Amino acid sequence: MSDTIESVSDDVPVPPPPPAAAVTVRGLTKRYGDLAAVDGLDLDVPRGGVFGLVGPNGAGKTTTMLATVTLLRPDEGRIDVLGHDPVTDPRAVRGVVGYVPDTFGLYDGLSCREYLDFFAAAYEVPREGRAAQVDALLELVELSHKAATDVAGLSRGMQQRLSLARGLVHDPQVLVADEPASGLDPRARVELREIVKELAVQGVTIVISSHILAELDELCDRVAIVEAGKVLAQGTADEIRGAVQASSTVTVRVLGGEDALAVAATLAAGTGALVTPEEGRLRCEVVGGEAAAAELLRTLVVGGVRVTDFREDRGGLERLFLSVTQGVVR
Ligand SMILES: Nc1ncnc2c1ncn2[C@@H]1O[C@H](COP(=O)(O)OP(=O)(O)OP(=O)(O)O)[C@@H](O)[C@H]1O
Repeated sequence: MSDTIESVSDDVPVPPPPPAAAVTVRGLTKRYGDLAAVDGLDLDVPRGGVFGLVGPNGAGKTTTMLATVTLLRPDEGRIDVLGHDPVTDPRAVRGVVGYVPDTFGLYDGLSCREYLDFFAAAYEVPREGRAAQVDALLELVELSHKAATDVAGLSRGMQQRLSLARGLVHDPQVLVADEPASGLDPRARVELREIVKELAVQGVTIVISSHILAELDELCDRVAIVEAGKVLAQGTADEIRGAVQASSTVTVRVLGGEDALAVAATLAAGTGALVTPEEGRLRCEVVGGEAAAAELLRTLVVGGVRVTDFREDRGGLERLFLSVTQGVVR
């Protein structure tokens, strides 16, 4: 029998395709008195990969996450999590979403294993599979050796990892983690990052927030920059950079000594770049993303300059963040 799609009989119900987006947020608004903590916020989190919510303190990241995971009712707007609405069908959303809050919340007298077992039971993980699930999670977050240790006796980094495991007890397809790296030392941060990457490889969609941009820079496939309850920009870092026309710095080295460098400087300035000659090289500030850098290189080569090194430093998320946000304090 052929297994092509045409062979499927009209009588056989075809399941609907899975939603392309993991989380879609439209016009989300949440007010506290006169303050709009979230103010008409839109988000598009595709399935798979790591999505970063980046913004300063008070930007509205936690409020957005709480509404997404059904723990806060929005005043306006709509959220869709894998086809489910957190307001009208919170149970369905909780079944597909795991949440890692920004505070741990101690449960004195429980060991790590008991702690995870408790949450697994709360999420109705069947009793027979629970022990294996808890062991697998302890292994994932590298806490197997602490399985019998009281959770109150864990270091902060270990608590954060246990918290991550708690968010995963029911094998969610989406994990929402609110500043999971806050307060961690550099080594613990790297360990956390490795776990998040591993989860992404396993197909979990991860939404992670931080105001420490360096934390998200190499981890996230896409980011949304949030300020004063609004999304200022979202997409891949490159897309945002292109949209805001952030400048980048290109360093150019050429063959032919100072004379050739002078020719290169003139040609580069002709493309609109801001050129600073340095010892044996040129620093060129270009505006217009990759296209502008490519145009600079083309102009140099067509102009007869023998380019030996052409290096673009686009800056990390930090620079991007500063170029997009206004520094609004509320
Ligand atoms: N329950 C509440 N009552 C009153 N105001 C609130 C409440 N929750 C949040 N806010 C306010 O809403 C705004 C957004 O807060 P939110 O916690 O969502 O920001 P955030 O981006 O997560 O900040 P942080 O990085 O500091 O955690 C802040 O000005 C905050 O003070």
